[in-house]
Amino acid sequence: MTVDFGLKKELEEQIRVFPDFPKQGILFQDLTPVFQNPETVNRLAESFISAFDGKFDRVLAVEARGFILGTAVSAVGGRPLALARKKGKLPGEVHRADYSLEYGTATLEVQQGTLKQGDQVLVVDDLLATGGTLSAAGELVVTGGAKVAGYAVAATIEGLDGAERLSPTPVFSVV
Ligand SMILES: O=P(O)(O)OC[C@H]1O[C@H](OP(=O)(O)OP(=O)(O)O)[C@H](O)[C@@H]1O
Ligand SMILES: Nc1ncnc2[nH]cnc12
Repeated sequence: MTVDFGLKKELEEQIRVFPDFPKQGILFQDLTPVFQNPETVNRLAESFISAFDGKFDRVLAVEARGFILGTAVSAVGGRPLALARKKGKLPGEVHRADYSLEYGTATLEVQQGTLKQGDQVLVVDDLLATGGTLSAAGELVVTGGAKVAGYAVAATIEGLDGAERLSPTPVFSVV
């Protein structure tokens, strides 16, 4: 899984850092400038697809910021999109996982029947911090009877051991 250093530099130039948001002590990485740049989003999608080339047949995007890159990966890569949504947003029967993230707690849900046995699922989000969110999303993939092919994010916050938490499943991060 090789990182495109041009893309890495592009992201580093675009991500804005806000101290003490949404809570005291959190250094918030704001990717909204990245999302305003269609070429960067397209290159990110292509880099995720090539990192997991031939290894996934479905995308699971995590609400909310993960929907943006997940949709791009699904559309560019021609793989169906499944949604992991925050509690209470999806109708019908759902699989549910509670988790903690860097600045709180939350619950993710996936509609039952969305993922099938034998599916190789690439879980996509914008950012990896503690890994609580992606770990819960991965749990929902397994509960749904499918397999996690890998996790793909634009950026990882160093020092929070998110990738270690998701190990041995591969994690691809550009920054
Ligand atoms: O690795 P972790 O410590 O779990 O943190 C990473 C998660 O935190 C953010 O989502 P947030 O829950 O703030 O939701 P949003 O996308 O709806 O803004 C981010 O988009 C990741 O999903
Ligand atoms: N520091 C951070 N910046 C942006 N999103 C986050 N999600 C969890 N931690 C975060």
